[in-house]
Amino acid sequence: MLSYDYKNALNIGEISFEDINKVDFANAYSKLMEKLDNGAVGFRDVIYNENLDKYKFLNGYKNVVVVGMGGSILGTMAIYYAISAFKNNAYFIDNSDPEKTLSILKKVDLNESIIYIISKSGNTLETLVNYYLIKKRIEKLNSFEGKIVFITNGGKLKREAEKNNYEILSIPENVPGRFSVFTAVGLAPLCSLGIDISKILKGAREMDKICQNEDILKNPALLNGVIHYLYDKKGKDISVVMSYIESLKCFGEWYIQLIGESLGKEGNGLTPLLSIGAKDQHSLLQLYMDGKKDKIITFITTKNYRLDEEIVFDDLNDEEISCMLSDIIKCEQEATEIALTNNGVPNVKITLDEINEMTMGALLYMYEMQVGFMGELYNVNSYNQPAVEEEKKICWELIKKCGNYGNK
Ligand SMILES: O=P(O)(O)OC[C@H]1O[C@](O)(CO)[C@@H](O)[C@@H]1O
Repeated sequence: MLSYDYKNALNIGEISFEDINKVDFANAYSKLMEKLDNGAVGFRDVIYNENLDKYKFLNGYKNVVVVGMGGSILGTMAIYYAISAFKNNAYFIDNSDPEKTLSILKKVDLNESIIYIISKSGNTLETLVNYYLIKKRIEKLNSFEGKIVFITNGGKLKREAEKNNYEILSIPENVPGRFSVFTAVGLAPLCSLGIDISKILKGAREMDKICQNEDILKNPALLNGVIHYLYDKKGKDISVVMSYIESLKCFGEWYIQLIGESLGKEGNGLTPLLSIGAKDQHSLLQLYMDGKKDKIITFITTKNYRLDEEIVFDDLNDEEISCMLSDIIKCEQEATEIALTNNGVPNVKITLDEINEMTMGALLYMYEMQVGFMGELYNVNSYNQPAVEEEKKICWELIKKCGNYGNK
């Protein structure tokens, strides 16, 4: 499914197995297991308990429009763009940028669409506004042949859904937004997009078995968590995900929210950064090689690209070379790995056997477990995000001042 290689995190000589064994990871392990076992946190239960039949009625629409922010959309985008090969017309409305939202609404026929309005709280400003933009367009239609599904647990959006008798799917309360891809939040739109959701959950379950292992050397989530924690303590607090699979770009955005919002608490937290290989060898690599030594790199690569072709070309000495195109990017990843290691930049590598539903399910679940473990290591609550509320309060006040308010 996927392999985890941590040798270069130790080879550069900054941390050792002794350092790893000095970390009380057994305590972090048991604390997380306790939370998962007693249901305080539910992201493990959902991969075993989701009844997938409830999503079957969501198929058959030409277009799939997904409206949501953060954890209510990033996991879906991560899996869709990794798997999809653009089988379906997918439209993701995940911002309040008028140019993006209106250009999508200009080109999508809502009558041929299933539209997901996704918000756990039901009160997220951008999702609310984007829903009203869609509502305005539907009200102008003679008849609406499409379908609207709300995935929400409350707030203004649930009231709207109830008032209009729209379909409502709920999210287990003990599953925080950024851990909710394996609930209706991800599974419903992915099902409509023709993605095999049963295989995603199968991959996650297989990874769960591996992440239950108390032997840290056999548990990639625990080991990767401890390695990043140790390097953070040594001032390497920027965690770069460098994916040599371009279709995992949205996975990188999902990773950034998961790490940033879960661990960025009480003055702690890694700064997550996304890089794409080989492109960033021609931009950020100079910084990684010779800039501040404050980073740890996670390479993501695959044994098998889904498209490939033989290439015959001349090298710089006019000598002919023939190889597969995938050999080029694999050599580039390996060369970057060797160069960074030679220059004392710690790195680890995750290799997907294939890029498919199972490996993506396993990859996202591994990181959910890793962040669960890391929250225990930092002794912070990985499952809330209180610091984001201040901006929301200020923003609503500003909106009331800039618009005509309360004229209903
Ligand atoms: O699903 P909701 O409640 O709309 O929240 C969307 C996102 O906004 C946040 O609450 C941050 O503002 C994230 O934690 C969450 O994933």
